[in-house]
Amino acid sequence: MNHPLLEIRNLSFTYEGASSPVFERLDLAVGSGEFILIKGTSGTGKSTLLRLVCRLNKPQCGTILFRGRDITLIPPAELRSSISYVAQVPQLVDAPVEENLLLPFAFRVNRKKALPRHEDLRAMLDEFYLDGVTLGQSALKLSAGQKQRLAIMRSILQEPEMMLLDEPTSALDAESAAMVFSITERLNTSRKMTIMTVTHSDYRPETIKGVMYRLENRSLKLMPE
Ligand SMILES: Nc1ncnc2c1ncn2[C@@H]1O[C@H](COP(=O)(O)OP(=O)(O)OP(=O)(O)O)[C@@H](O)[C@H]1O
Repeated sequence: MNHPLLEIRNLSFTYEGASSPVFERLDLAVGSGEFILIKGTSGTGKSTLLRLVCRLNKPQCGTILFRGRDITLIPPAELRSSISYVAQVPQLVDAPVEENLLLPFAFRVNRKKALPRHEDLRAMLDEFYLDGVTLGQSALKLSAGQKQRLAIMRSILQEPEMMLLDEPTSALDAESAAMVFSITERLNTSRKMTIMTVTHSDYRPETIKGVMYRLENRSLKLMPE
């Protein structure tokens, strides 16, 4: 039987001490290669949903399956190398761009992966609209938009099966936001990357057919095309 890549069934979640749940009986199925866009106003639970998918929070009720396996049975390091989470604020260290890009290769789960070559990284910088950036310059001195694109590039280098993007453009101006969305659309088409992005912006994919949901009343509703 063919499983969706990610399946959320009957999910309910309440933060400890909170008076009302963030989610009640939420369902979602994401097929391999899909581009899922989840919109919702502030506080509806967009970040919480992504955190549950990568096991940073634990639901009180319901199941999340990745490739048909309950994620609670997948070791966290393995899960996070398959599902890459790009935070709203890129987590970069005070070091050159190249060191930031190669940082995850020091993690045990990635030890067997071949280190990308210098020239491949250079070529990838161009692909991520970072052509003016050198591998040797300080990552912390990049602009907010450049940092976000670098964080997405670092994720891609790990070759995850799925990417979760948490409001990737919220801190960016319109031009930088357009670059990030163009990159994510290209990753979906050329690398067949499954992408789930949450946003409160009015972005609609231009070059691909995305599946759009609205997060409201503690659950997801499919939006008309
Ligand atoms: N650690 C926490 N403990 C308790 N409540 C929390 C915690 N984190 C978030 N919440 C609450 O859960 C709800 C959902 O928060 P979440 O950050 O997932 O929303 P969001 O849709 O991502 O919001 P935004 O668009 O403002 O980033 C909010 O009411 C928030 O106050």
